[in-house]
Amino acid sequence: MFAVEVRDHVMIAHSFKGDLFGPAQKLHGATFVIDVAFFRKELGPEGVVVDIGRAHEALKATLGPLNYQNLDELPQFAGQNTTTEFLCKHIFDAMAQAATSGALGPGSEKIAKIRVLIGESHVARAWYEAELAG
Ligand SMILES: Nc1nc2c(c(=O)[nH]1)N=C([C@H](O)[C@H](O)COP(=O)(O)OP(=O)(O)OP(=O)(O)O)CN2
Repeated sequence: MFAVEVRDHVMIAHSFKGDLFGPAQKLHGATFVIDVAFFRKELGPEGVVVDIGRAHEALKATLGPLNYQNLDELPQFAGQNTTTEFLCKHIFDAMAQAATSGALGPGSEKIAKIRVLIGESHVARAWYEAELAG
């Protein structure tokens, strides 16, 4: 399987509900480093999995509404613990939509799998990965 990966980062604040989280129940900030990998079984005629520039633009467009925000205040996340795992899936869904809509350019419909990995600190990271239908 071939893959290309693009990276960006986002600065956010949030708090969590639940005794599981200890001090993270209080409002705290984080700078997440996000890596999105696109997998494809065969290269396209241009010799690429997907255009890196378009992939990076799609990631930036997804992260833009989150950057410098308190995620607790965003209506789309109301009542949700915006854990690293949850945010992986949120970003995955946007990347999958970009792939299936053709926004990543020619051959984006051939992408077989996407993995979204978030480094939430120097000691922890989480990811979500899944195959795309079609
Ligand atoms: N599975 C997850 N666990 C935790 C997440 C997460 O996104 N997924 N996030 C946090 C906090 O946001 C923060 O990143 C770490 O907070 P901290 O209180 O330091 O968490 P620890 O579990 O490392 O430490 P404790 O003090 O023992 O709670 C927390 N967990």
